Amino acid sequence: MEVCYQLPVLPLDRPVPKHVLSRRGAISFSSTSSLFGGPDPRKLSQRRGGISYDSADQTALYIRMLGTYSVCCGWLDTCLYLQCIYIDLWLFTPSTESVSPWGCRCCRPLSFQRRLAVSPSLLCPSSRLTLCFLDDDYAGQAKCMLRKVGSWDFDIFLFDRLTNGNSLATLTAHLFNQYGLIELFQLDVIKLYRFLVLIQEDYHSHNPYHNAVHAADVTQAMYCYLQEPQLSSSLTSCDILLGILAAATHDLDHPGVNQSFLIKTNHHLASLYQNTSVLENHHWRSAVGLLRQAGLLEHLPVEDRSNLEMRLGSLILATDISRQNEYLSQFRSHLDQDDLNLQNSAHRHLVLQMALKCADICNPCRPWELSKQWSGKVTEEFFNQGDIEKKHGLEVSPLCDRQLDTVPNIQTGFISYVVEPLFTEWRRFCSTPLSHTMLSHLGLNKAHWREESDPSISHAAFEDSFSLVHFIDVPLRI
Ligand SMILES: Nc1ncnc2c1ncn2[C@@H]1O[C@@H]2COP(=O)(O)O[C@H]2[C@H]1O
Ligand SMILES: [Zn+2]
Repeated sequence: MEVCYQLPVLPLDRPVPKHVLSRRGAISFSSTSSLFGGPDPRKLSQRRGGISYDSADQTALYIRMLGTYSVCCGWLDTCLYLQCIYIDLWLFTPSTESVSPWGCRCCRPLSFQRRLAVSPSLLCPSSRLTLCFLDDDYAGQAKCMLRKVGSWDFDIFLFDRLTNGNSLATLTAHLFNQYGLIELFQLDVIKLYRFLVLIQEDYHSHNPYHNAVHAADVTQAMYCYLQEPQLSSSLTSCDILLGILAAATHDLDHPGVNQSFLIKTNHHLASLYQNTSVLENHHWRSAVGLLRQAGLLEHLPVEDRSNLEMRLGSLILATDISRQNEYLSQFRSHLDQDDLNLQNSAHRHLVLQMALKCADICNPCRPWELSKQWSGKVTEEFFNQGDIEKKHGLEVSPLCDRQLDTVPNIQTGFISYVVEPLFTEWRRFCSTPLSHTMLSHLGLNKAHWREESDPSISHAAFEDSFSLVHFIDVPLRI
């Protein structure tokens, strides 16, 4: 770990004074305006309850704008989002600049007498797009992390904190920049920015697992796979654009319950998609809806646009875990025959599908400290579903009963029946240091969970849960 990865983080090289910290629950400014270079603090503190400092650890990371404080025009979502960033900047950047990068009056807070101080990095030239999501002070920390965005031990939870909960938008913008996709596809940066904010907001932040941080984690993993020599030497920029877009959007608007829940509760999505890949179809259609809403690809010829949308769908649909065996058998048969040719676009597409599938369930292959956090989150979501099922007198879905199922047992089963078979094939295709690292973490994590598992719970029961009901429709070859 590098120094820059460690908390606590002070955005300024000066401590927040005790008397400021003591004014919790209000806008807490120093009584000396020189500290933040702001106007009369007594005026500002009239807006009590708007911003608060947390605890006495003297880190300003916790400062948040808790409500909306200006009116907005057609840029509604984007503007509200930006305001939160602006107020952080305003608090901590003793800058005298006062510019709205969008040239849009609605970005200015009405209640404050002073105009916003906006850092030049927010002025959004495409080359600095990533910084649009960060204020100058967090940028140092988050930027430092982004230098290692291709590391398998990238801590997405820390990155999410450093970006004020904007990990998905920040990371994706960074990858678009890194690959030069803005120039290659002549993308409008404001539309791109708006699209990234829209997708981030479309994830449900109250889902313990299926939220924007999971999407950011999958996007980071996807980037690691795209960087593997076999892929990086053969993928086209279109493949890369699709790979990143699919990873970022693959669980859009996930309701926090699984397909069987939607079917048994007669959810309209289940009938809309005829009980087939219900969630994945919805993620895909939501992604297309947001792409069109933001107008990100509207400058492309209709045929190219619709081709991109269809390929995006084919990637997202591949993440339906209940169809894992179909994809795995197809992939395995190519590996057995050694006939994958990455000059062939259909083969490249299959490899992208497999890469996305690996990225989606790679959390058990992360270092233990990260992996166990994901295990806790995914189980919490399963158990929440089980609680709702119990409450409504429905049969509790497999793995969703907090009275019967345990994290270690679920993990042991998931790793054995779902993750290992997939990553074993992936390593056959891509026998690189990364693949070995992932399988080595997987082995260690499985051993950890095995030690904690309850041996009285039959393994066969878990095999049933994973292979027959919850995930896999055909028994797996292990
Ligand atoms: N660590 C885990 N333990 C158990 N199930 C998991 C784990 N990680 C992912 N999953 C499941 O695998 C599924 C892959 O697709 P989803 O992201 O839609 O939903 C995911 C979860 O249902
Ligand atoms: Zn997912």
